[in-house]
Amino acid sequence: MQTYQRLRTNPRQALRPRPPYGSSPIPTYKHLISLVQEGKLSFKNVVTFNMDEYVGLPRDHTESYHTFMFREFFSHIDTRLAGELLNGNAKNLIEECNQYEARIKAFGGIELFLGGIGEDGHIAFNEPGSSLASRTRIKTLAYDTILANARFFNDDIAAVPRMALTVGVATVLDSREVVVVVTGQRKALALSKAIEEGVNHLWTLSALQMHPWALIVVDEDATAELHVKTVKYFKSIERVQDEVEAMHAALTAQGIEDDHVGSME
Ligand SMILES: N[C@@H]1[C@@H](O)[C@H](O)[C@@H](COP(=O)(O)O)O[C@@H]1O
Repeated sequence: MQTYQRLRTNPRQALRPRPPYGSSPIPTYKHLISLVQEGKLSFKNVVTFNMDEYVGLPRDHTESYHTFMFREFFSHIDTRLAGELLNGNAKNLIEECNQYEARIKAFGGIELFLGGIGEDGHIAFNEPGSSLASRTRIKTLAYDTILANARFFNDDIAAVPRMALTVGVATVLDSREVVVVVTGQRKALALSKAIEEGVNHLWTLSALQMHPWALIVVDEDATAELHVKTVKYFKSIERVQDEVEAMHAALTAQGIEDDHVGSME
């Protein structure tokens, strides 16, 4: 697992109320959208699978993941293939989850999962205590998650869905690459539990320690609970990596093949 620092450029952003459903990747979506608009990137041959969806929330509800994805991403890119989203209103929710796993398999598996985490360290909606071997399934939300999300339902706790469909921890681990964005002090404890302690089902992000190609992107605030030596260690790795890349670029510019550098990751 690698961890990188990304300093927040606009501190006021953190003060704005954020939707409860994965707003962490929004800056990444914006960047991808501008690349599409500049003609440098295309999603014509890309199939996307969302990680989770509330159970029982109408698909066109302002807080559903369907609405969010269309508003923030799908409506701005040149997607030709429909994005796959879990249907939290399916008659048979278990069947819906099983079919989702089957559809992922039919497409040859997930290439890249991009997501955020909850304050309790959950990845997708794999709340504390989720099995690390879990697959797409129905999940009861932790009360803390329900409370945290109430502000998006007019502070009406009763209106917040109690359950969600979510890909499992093992579904995430099966992905060829995983990128998780962790920002803000609210997520600092979860980050420290996930990277400074062992793999633990109480902080499901920690399962990424088992993944061969996982990247956690963090801002300065999210490092608040880390040991100084942990932060220094990861910053030093970044520095060394930059040096290696500069060396590689210099050799390539001289027309020298550099298999050794090229093969290290
Ligand atoms: N189920 C979602 C997660 O997939 C998401 O990672 C998390 C963080 O959301 P945000 O990035 O808006 O803080 O919110 C919800 O709990």
